[in-house]
Amino acid sequence: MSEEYKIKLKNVTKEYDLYRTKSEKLKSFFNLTKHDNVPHFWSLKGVSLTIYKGESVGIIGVNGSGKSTMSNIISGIIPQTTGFVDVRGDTSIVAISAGLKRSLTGLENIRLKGLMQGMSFAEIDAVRDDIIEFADIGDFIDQPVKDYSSGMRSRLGFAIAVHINPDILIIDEALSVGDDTFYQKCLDKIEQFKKEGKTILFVSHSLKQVEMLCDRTAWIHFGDLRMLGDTEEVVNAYRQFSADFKKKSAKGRSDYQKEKKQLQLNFDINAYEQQVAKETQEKEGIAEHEAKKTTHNLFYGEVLPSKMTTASKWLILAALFVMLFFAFVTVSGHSVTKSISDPSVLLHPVYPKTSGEGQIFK
Ligand SMILES: Nc1ncnc2c1ncn2[C@@H]1O[C@H](COP(=O)(O)OP(=O)(O)OP(=O)(O)O)[C@@H](O)[C@H]1O
Repeated sequence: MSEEYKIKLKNVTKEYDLYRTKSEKLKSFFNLTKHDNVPHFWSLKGVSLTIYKGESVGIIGVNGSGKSTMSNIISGIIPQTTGFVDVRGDTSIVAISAGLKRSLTGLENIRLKGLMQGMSFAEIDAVRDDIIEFADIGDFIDQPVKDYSSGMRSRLGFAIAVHINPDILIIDEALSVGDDTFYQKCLDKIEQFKKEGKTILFVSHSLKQVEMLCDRTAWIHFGDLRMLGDTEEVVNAYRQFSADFKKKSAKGRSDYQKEKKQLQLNFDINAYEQQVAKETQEKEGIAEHEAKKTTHNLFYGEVLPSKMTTASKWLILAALFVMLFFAFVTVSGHSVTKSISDPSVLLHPVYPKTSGEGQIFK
């Protein structure tokens, strides 16, 4: 196995603001409401891992633990809130929920995905028939994807993803849909990918599939990376956890989940940053201020601000004002020059008014 890494995550977090109303969301976007008024949920609480070229790595964990959040960050579908993400190569994700545009036909989706992957029309045409054959959806290829069954969608999604030649293939629960023949075809394709030295990320609840396909496995647990190592070791530990969890009473299970979710709600990003800075200082033997600076860069260096800056807020307000002004000018019937020199004319339109019965008053 090569030591060249394909994916590196360092202290990656993902925060979701749990807005209660649409207006709360809008206000927050314009920074008009205090961020602290909205509950936050930390789907990832600082995940670090490195995945090397040619590895196939399983991602396991209970429902809602953050597996899809992580695979979506790696594939670039969503941004991280803080932390360092480096993905070297083209990724292609197959997920039940992601990828295909429902209003487009199967063929149009093939073209769209190919173009998004940077392929030329000739390259797309060269793999088009293979995709259609692999997906085995016959004449449906010219129908809009919204008319497909979930199995057909999943087959087409998988077929496209494996034929557009990605360096990194991310499969998120996509093998759970489909019949045995298709499942076997997918396994063969994944094996072929492995032989070609491609990197595979395999998110699954099927521990058997993970054992069969993955060299290493990451166990994500309520937003944390609980374990990363040889598949056998990690899967066994996870099986033990599941067995112990099942032995708990219904109340015991519910209390455990509530406690873990509460930790995700209470997660303090500033305290986490301080903790990482302290660890960096101790590990690298550097001055405190230097460790703080390095950590701050690591956390926020490549993250785009999620809220608007003051300058962009003013810019949007100015644009709105200009649009409103021109709307008034158009409705009033006055010239732009006259409206600028004497804006009060906007209150006296030159157009004839009509009464409710459609009668025109001069
Ligand atoms: N857009 C969102 N807004 C708010 N919370 C979200 C959002 N997307 C995901 N979450 C929450 O983040 C947590 C992790 O979700 P994620 O889908 O990553 O989990 P998962 O491990 O893939 O789960 P599953 O095995 O059920 O697919 C969940 O608690 C989920 O409710």
